[in-house]
Amino acid sequence: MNFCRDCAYDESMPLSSFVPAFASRCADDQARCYAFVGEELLLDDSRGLPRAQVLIEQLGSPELDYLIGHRAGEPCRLLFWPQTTQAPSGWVNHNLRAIYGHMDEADFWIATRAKQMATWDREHRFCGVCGTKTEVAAHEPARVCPACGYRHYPRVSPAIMVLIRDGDRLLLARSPHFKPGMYSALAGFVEAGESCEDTIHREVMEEVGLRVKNLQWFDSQSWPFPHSLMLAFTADYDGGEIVCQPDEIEDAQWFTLDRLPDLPMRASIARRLIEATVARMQADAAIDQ
Ligand SMILES: NC(=O)c1ccc[n+]([C@@H]2O[C@H](COP(=O)([O-])OP(=O)(O)OC[C@H]3O[C@@H](n4cnc5c(N)ncnc54)[C@H](O)[C@@H]3O)[C@@H](O)[C@H]2O)c1
Ligand SMILES: [Mg+2]
Ligand SMILES: [Zn+2]
Repeated sequence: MNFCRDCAYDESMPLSSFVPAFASRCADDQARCYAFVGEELLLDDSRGLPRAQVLIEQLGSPELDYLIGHRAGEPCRLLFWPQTTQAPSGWVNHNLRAIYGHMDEADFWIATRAKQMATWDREHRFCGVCGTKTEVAAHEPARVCPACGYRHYPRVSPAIMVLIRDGDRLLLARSPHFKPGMYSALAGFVEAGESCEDTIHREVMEEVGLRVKNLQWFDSQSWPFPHSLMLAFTADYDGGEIVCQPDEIEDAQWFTLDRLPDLPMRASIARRLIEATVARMQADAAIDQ
């Protein structure tokens, strides 16, 4: 069993080998175990995956025990205990954002799926239509209402992210929730009835008072805090003066490449978007010289 032990990425089982699946019971002790106590992921001392049976002997029956997919054919199992459960000995609780880069990267992203599945299960215990207690479907991630038949699937909230360029400068902003000194690209949830492009134009105007053009797709990323799907773009400045949205945007500035502020964590698509755009702008500047 290739359990990650030294936090190296297990190349024999790349993230691309993960296939999502669902079964309402797993109970396979040989499965790869993604175990949460409340919001925190349990790993062993070398930040490898725990053994399900040992955890269950220590913590008792889990509140959730689902098959959530297969990594290179190996079953992946979600185990969940509520926050009130005492921390088991021999394991370490990890905040998911903080553990990125310190555990096998494929296991990190599978753990983010597990976290979202746990959120879905715990937030759909009662039917949103008629209030009846729901039941888990056997072979698809749905909590089904026995009274009205409504099927509650895991919620995914699409959110745009946009990095605005203007010649040799980038617009970066900070929310009051960011750690001091850190700036990032603008982001915002897609509202009902909007296309991604509509959201970009609206969010940029709302958050910093600017207009943009030439929107270009960059990449996407699942972001389990709690269930965002990040859709990242670049855009060109098309007019307006910076006016920060009170309460949402603490500061926004144009930054030249030689004067970039602290950037978001490595796991975030915001960091990849900024670094890829900076690299492209530096390459363009080199050609122009
Ligand atoms: N992965 C990354 O690099 C990265 C970087 C920045 C933001 N994000 C994520 O993008 C998401 C959106 O960013 P934001 O906070 O700037 O959003 P935003 O600018 O739309 O403002 C957040 C507000 O949207 C409302 N809201 C909360 N959840 C919502 C939902 N599911 N649908 C619609 N509205 C909702 C709330 O009023 C909240 O105060 C957040 O989840 C954030 O964590 C990810
Ligand atoms: Mg925002
Ligand atoms: Zn119902």
